Amino acid sequence: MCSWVPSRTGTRSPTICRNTRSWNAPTIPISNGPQGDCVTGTVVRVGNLHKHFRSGGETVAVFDGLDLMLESGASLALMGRSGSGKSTLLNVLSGLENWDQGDLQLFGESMSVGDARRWSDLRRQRIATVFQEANLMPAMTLIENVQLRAGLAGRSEIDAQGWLQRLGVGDLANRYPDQVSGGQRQRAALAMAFAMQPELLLADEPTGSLDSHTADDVADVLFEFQREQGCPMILATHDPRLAERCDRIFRLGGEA
Ligand SMILES: Nc1ncnc2c1ncn2[C@@H]1O[C@H](COP(=O)(O)OP(=O)(O)OP(=O)(O)O)[C@@H](O)[C@H]1O
Repeated sequence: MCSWVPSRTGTRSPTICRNTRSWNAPTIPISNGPQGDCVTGTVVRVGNLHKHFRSGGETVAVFDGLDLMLESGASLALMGRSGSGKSTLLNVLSGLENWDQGDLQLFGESMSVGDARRWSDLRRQRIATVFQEANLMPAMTLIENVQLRAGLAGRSEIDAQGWLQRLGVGDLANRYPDQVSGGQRQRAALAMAFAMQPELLLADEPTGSLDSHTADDVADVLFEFQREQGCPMILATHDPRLAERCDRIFRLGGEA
């Protein structure tokens, strides 16, 4: 049902500025976090995963024996038609969704369904999630959201304004989430994820609300971050250009 498909080689875009850049993305020095030292080998290992939903007397089987691995420092694009299970898989990997059967290991440790405390510690300190509905705190400005997220991960020293700047929303730092567009909220959510300096980044359509130029710029920042930080990441996307920049493409449901 699922297969590994290596991305085309030689398709990575250079990280130099292009004429189409809509802002000058500054370079933010990234401190050496613990992740550089301790995450080696396999970061995510999924074996024989089964997951189904029940709704209205119907059973929807989403995964029926899925196997997947992500190595330290690697990037993986999840592709597949709408409804093939990309968001469900990211939710399982971040502990927001239970699974029925199968093995899940994160950072070399077995995870279990319903271990809420452990999952919440992981999401606070080690796993950054950027989901389709950017989940910013509505009563806090963009910069306060970034500072909060970093602070919870023990990274209060980070340059929150710098991260917003790098994602092209630095001039909106003091606005509230409902005072910016969906794409700007999405970029603020990415700034929150980067500022946390995670050991694993899970992003659902991270450029889905953006026009193509801005999406390219955000993808540049995303892959610069991944390279500089060595942060493994899994991106669910319908955008083949974004997927081809990843080390591997994993297709769900047999077609993209
Ligand atoms: N809470 C739920 N209850 C019942 N079915 C669900 C639930 N959540 C998801 N599903 C079903 O599970 C399947 C996988 O959904 P999922 O959102 O993971 O797909 P996706 O690949 O992320 O889709 P898209 O590309 O449209 O975002 C779909 O058939 C969906 O309808």
